[in-house]
Amino acid sequence: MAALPEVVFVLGGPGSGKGTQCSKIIKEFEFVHLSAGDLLRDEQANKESEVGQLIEYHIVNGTIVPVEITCELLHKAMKASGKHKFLIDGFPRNEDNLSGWTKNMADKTVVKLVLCMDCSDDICIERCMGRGAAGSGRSDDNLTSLKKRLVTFRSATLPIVEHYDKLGLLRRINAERPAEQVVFALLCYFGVMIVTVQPFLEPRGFIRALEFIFAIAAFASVTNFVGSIGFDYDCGTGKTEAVRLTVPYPFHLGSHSENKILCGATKPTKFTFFGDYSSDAQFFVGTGVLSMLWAMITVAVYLLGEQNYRLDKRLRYVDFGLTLVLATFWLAGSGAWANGLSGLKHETDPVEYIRTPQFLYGLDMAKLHNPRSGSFAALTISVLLGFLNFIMWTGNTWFLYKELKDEQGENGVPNQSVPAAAGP
Ligand SMILES: Nc1ncnc2c1ncn2[C@@H]1O[C@H](COP(=O)(O)OP(=O)(O)O)[C@@H](O)[C@H]1O
Ligand SMILES: Nc1ccn([C@@H]2O[C@H](COP(=O)(O)OP(=O)(O)O)[C@@H](O)[C@H]2O)c(=O)n1
Repeated sequence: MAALPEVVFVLGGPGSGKGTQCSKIIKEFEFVHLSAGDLLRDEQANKESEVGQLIEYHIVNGTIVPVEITCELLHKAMKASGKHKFLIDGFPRNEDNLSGWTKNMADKTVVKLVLCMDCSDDICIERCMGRGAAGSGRSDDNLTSLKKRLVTFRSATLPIVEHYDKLGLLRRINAERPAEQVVFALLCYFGVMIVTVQPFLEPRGFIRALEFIFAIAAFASVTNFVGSIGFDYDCGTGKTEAVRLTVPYPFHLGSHSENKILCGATKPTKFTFFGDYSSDAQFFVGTGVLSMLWAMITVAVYLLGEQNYRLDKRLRYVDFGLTLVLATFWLAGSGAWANGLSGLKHETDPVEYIRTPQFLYGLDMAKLHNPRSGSFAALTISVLLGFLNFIMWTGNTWFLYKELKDEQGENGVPNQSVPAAAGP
């Protein structure tokens, strides 16, 4: 299922710095800033608007405009932006705003965070008066309107702030500090917010995390393997000496030999094997390493850029394509390695070794007794892990394919009917 658009609400008293801080946040993070107050003022300034007068009435009196109007303006602006992440300032401001949003937008958006800018009345008044004096042109930046706006904030908006606090979504910011300090605190909240664990609660991310672990387990069990076999070597004087031969990765047995000085001889005796299983083993290990790298990259993308991933179809096609290729590699690699391992076991079977005609190894095989085989269990497990990886990568290919199919509208903002704006 495609991700819903994300919303961060910014609340706070008049002049607490909501607009100032939002304009700073959008410089650092990919959010669209929508100010409910600005949208209402633009609508009010539109001579053709049927609700202009009603908006003006509420703004001057510091009361709250009916949610049908505000919600429609917000929804239009979200759709028009073509974006997926919104910083909505000055909304929801009362019970009516909250229930209107819940009714129309709650199931089509995700509220990620609610920021509340804490600021005393005195500072709010001082700032708004300063804003008015600097020529804001706002009909409500005067003492009479301000006092009403503060009353509205306390009586209508604070219960909404508490509502989000109970939901665990609220983050309070001391907005009385200089703007640079306030923005620093806010950016920390945003930094934490963009790391999302949500994809790991869904099959795609969950399986990818497992794939990362199992890919490492599969190739490490091969690369770290050093097998061994052993015999007793008959010195011919009634004494025997134990011989241990190693079978190391990458199992290019033909080029691996061991020289042992036996029974006090002056010259070493050369022990060697035949056969080459390195291509099977290395193909398997290469598949494991590639899978680990791809899983690592995608886990980072899911954690830090999930929204971009969901919105950028190319990324998802690349993920789907590479996952499919790696699933195929796991099948081929595990099959080849299973076959290689059975050859390797046969070739390094100490019983077979001492039965081999003498001319092949240049050794007097009659002197070798008591063959002892080492354990190849780790390599058997690696084959099983390989097939397990094949199952996981194939399963994930299916989930990625389903996600591509289940995709929703272009910009991620749902097409929905919004209540008609109320008349004046
Ligand atoms: N931290 C701050 N310190 C001092 N002045 C500020 C601070 N934040 C905002 N201001 C000023 O206060 C006024 C109101 O800020 P604004 O962001 O428009 O508030 P709001 O959107 O909450 O009404 C503006 O003139 C702005 O420059
Ligand atoms: N959700 C909203 C937001 C603002 N408004 C109105 O717009 C006015 C200005 O809001 P604003 O967010 O721009 O300004 P501040 O009061 O936060 O400084 C408010 O006093 C309300 O009258 C509303 O009715 N509903």
